[in-house]
Amino acid sequence: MILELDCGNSFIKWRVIDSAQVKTLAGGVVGSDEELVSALRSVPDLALRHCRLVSVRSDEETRALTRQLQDMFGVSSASASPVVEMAGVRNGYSEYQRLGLDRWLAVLGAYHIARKPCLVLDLGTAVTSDLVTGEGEHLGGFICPGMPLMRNQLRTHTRRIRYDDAAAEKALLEMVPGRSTVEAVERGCLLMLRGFVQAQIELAAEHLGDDFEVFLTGGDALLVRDVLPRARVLPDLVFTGLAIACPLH
Ligand SMILES: Nc1ncnc2c1ncn2[C@@H]1O[C@H](COP(=O)(O)OP(=O)(O)O)[C@@H](O)[C@H]1O
Ligand SMILES: CC(C)(COP(=O)(O)O)[C@@H](O)C(=O)NCCC(=O)O
Ligand SMILES: [K+]
Repeated sequence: MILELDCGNSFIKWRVIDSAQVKTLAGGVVGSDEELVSALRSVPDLALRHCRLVSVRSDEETRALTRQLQDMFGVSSASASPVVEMAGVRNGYSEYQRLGLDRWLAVLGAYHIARKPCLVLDLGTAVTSDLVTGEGEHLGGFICPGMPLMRNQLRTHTRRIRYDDAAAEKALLEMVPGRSTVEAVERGCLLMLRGFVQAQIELAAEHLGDDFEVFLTGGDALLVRDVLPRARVLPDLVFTGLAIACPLH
């Protein structure tokens, strides 16, 4: 069995796949290393042979996690690392090491699937957009705050915007003008997100021509799905790239 991890700024996405790399045996989303360990402990007949991961956390945090996995499950971890070029894709950053590794893997995964120009949108703590040409040239992209950051900025930098997560979820069931603070903020932030992704479609057409694929991933992907009917929603896109960046021999 192989353990795969995508360590984002807010959550760790994990899954266990069989050694032939065909079936997903278990998986989930957890908020901390401790939660990951207990989720793994509850997987029946767990027998990990390998672990591969991508992390946008500090090296220290990532090391603490891999050490724990070694101690608890006897498995060593391979981490995706930055490269200039891989699997027909060329990193577009002037300092390639600075490109977020989750972005890089999502781009690798998307280009591997599409083999044509791609726009890759990842909606997590931050929202990222990356463009790749049909020749595998990564053109760079854009970063803006995601839903969690936008709402928390408003909640922490104003005196009178206060509400809980349950109210937030309910507020997004409709998009008419808000008649309460929670409705006004949640719907306002969602409109910003939708506007951003729609602008990316226009930008991608300018840089890539009209025939490009749109890939949508990240925990908040579903929030913008209805304004991007042509997008392929692939929650495991980063894992697709991880398999390319960290092959098991
Ligand atoms: N099952 C889920 N568990 C946790 N967060 C989720 C889930 N589904 C949607 N979300 C939302 O996804 C966002 C986090 O996305 P994610 O891609 O995990 O971020 P990051 O990679 O930055 O940690 C949050 O706004 C959260 O509310
Ligand atoms: C942009 C990100 C913060 C996104 O992280 P996430 O929302 O997935 O947690 C991450 O990819 C990152 O730290 N990137 C480094 C900066 C860059 O890509 O330019
Ligand atoms: K992201």
